[in-house]
Amino acid sequence: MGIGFSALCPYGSVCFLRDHYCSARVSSDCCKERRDPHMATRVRPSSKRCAIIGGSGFLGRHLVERLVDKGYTVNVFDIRQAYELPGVTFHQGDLCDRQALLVALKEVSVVFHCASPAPASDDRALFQRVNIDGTRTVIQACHEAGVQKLILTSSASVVFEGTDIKNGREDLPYAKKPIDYYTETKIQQEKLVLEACSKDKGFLTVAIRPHGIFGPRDPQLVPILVDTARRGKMKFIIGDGSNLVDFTYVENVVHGHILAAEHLKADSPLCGQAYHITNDEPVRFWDFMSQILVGLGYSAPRYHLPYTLVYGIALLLWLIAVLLRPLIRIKPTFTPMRVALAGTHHYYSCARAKKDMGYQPLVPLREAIVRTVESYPHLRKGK
Ligand SMILES: NC(=O)C1=CN([C@@H]2O[C@H](COP(=O)(O)OP(=O)(O)OC[C@H]3O[C@@H](n4cnc5c(N)ncnc54)[C@H](O)[C@@H]3O)[C@@H](O)[C@H]2O)C=CC1
Ligand SMILES: CC(C)CCC[C@@H](C)[C@H]1CC[C@H]2C3=C(CC[C@]12C)[C@@]1(C)CCC(=O)C[C@@H]1CC3
Repeated sequence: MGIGFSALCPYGSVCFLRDHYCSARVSSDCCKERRDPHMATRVRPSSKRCAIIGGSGFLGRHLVERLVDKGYTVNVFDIRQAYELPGVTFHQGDLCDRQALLVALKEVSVVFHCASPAPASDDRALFQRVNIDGTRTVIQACHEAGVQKLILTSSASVVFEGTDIKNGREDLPYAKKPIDYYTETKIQQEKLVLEACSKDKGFLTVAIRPHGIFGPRDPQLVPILVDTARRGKMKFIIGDGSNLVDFTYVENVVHGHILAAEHLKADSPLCGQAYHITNDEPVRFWDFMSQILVGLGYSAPRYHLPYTLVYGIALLLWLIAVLLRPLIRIKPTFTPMRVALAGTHHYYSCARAKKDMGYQPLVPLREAIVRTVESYPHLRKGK
């Protein structure tokens, strides 16, 4: 299938950025480029730019690399510049700053918004400012800059309240009691973006809800796991160890985002909707952790502890940390959120993404784990 082109466009192989122009007017610049017989097969539609807000981050950078591979010119907007890449222009700034954003969104038709404070932060004001106020600013800047499509990286956690979710679909209600500030503000953020979808204004939005992203350069999952193991705290399995969870390889998440951008059109079911993107292979949480740990030379956890006991302790430690905050900053490893994630079922159906955008995971879980383990030689035991 040509990516993102309607059947009218005969050159529909690469560009998704101005798809409806192409379908209507084959003489558009993007199609002219494609008709030139002297052009290389991998066309760089230089006048077509997309922007990735949060493009210096783990997911953002993988997304940028894939888009560049596909021949796109990419603007990255982030509070930090983490790397350099040909074909990528960096704009350093805070997404709450509309003027700074406008510069990065100039002549851009598709925006991917995958910036967020780290979920482990307990800074409520920061989450409110970036995820809620900042996302309002992103939407406003998109309108002003004439952006046509906004793809938000939301999270499957927006429906998670700390109790089992088995094969959860997108129609589950948002969590009434979100488990932390991160989740609370991701819910508000998703609502803002989906409500902004307007066919009349020519501004289309969609939200991708990945779950448990992992892969090379992830700053969270593997590094936190290894750090916990190195401190001798990864000996215990929370609960009976049978809880199934989604862990999603980063390349599959990127694939879901790009498919969403391609399929988001005024007449498509994607407009204003949320989509789970997973590996579609729920795995026992503790088997997954053990495979990563053993792959890196550490022992797998063996002893079982009752879930309610560990959750209670985590809650107590969190309370103590909050009370002592004016005097000392403590960051417990086993936060209530992590314990809930480690001891319950939370896996999601991606049937809607399969149906509406032809999503299928590209990298199976087993292969994804091997690639991930190989990408962290510096975290191997003894290094
Ligand atoms: N890592 C995971 O397992 C999951 C992540 N997500 C979502 O995916 C998105 C990307 O997450 P990751 O790549 O893991 O995080 P990350 O922390 O690696 O990347 C986030 C990026 O956003 C940037 N950023 C933060 N505040 C900013 C601001 N005010 N202005 C401009 N840039 C700012 C950071 O500098 C960073 O480069 C986030 O929206 C997150 O909520 C959703 C589900 C699971
Ligand atoms: C100390 C151990 C009990 C757990 C170590 C691994 C954890 C750091 C990760 C296991 C599940 C992960 C996860 C997220 C972050 C890292 C884990 C807690 C998210 C909270 C990241 C942001 C989201 O949107 C949802 C993720 C769910 C799974």
